[in-house]
Amino acid sequence: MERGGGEDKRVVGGLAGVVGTMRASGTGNREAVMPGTAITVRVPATSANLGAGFDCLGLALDMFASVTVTFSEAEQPPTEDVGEKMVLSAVRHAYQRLGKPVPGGVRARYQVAIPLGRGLGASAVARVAGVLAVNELERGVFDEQALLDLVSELEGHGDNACPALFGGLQVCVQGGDGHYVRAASRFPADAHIALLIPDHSMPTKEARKALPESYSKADTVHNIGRAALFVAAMASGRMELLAEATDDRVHQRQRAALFPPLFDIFAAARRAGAYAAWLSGAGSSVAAICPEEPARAVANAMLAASKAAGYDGRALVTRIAKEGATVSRVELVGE
Ligand SMILES: Nc1ncnc2c1ncn2[C@@H]1O[C@H](COP(=O)(O)OP(=O)(O)O)[C@@H](O)[C@H]1O
Ligand SMILES: N[C@@H](CCOP(=O)(O)O)C(=O)O
Repeated sequence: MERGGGEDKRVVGGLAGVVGTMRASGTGNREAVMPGTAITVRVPATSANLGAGFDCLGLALDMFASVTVTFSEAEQPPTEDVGEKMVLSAVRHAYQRLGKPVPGGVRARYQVAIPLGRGLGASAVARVAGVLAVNELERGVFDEQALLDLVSELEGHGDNACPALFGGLQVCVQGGDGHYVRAASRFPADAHIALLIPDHSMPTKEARKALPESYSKADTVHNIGRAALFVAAMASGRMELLAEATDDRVHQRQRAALFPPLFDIFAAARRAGAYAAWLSGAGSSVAAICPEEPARAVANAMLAASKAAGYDGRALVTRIAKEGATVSRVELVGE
């Protein structure tokens, strides 16, 4: 996690949201900005699991959400917005950890959002935004370990939380003492990620219900080896190993019941030149890793296969983001 270097664009984007959120009423035509602190957090979307690495592998995508969290004295009305609610509950979780009361008025406004329930880590984005905003307001009270723990606890696993905070390709597991343990892996800088983002959502809660309580020894052994192979292949640039490395037995077959063309979409991606494809997080998006040259064709092929089965959506090409979340801060001075 880096602190923002004062990039104008990001700060201005944050401030625009703040002014929209924090206008005081009853001040005539020219509304005043409430005094307070506006913290803008820029967080990457993430793709988790990466085939066989269920709940432990994830990577940051070069697609960033931007959320401004404002803290003021004034009580704020309750929100019905799903994203804002998740940010605010992360703020409460962080203050609970500090043993301090939550400041009176907190709002969260998205300038750029990641679509919900598409397996792109939108819930991790919201939770990272809430936790980092508190950390900034409280002058860096949490270290990296505490930040990872706070976000992963809310998520229930660290595979989106970790790359959303720190960027890149990450392995993250919960240790026996409850703390999350992470290691970043190298990855080829020129790898491209083609994404199919279907119009339908697959809420993570529902997609986890599709999974069995236990697995056979054969399936467990199958996945352990492949999750390890994925990291070794990425670290050494041996992309030809990724097809085998993403062959999963723990969640994708089971989740295909919720998105039947899933394996046809994988096959279309491979035919178009992808090294490998996987269900992104709990779905519904599908990610394919490929060289730059066929990346657009891979994205189009996945969209065509999905549409052919009656599932519309959109396709795009992005890359793995090296950097994770960044923070900028503006003090709002009232009149
Ligand atoms: N289609 C939808 N409409 C409204 N809210 C949704 C939808 N899909 C998911 N959500 C909600 O959005 C939040 C984040 O979604 P989640 O399923 O955790 O997936 P992800 O993190 O992949 O976006 C959850 O609170 C979930 O209930
Ligand atoms: N390992 C989790 C990942 C969920 O990711 P999301 O982006 O769909 O929230 C799972 O597979 O359930």
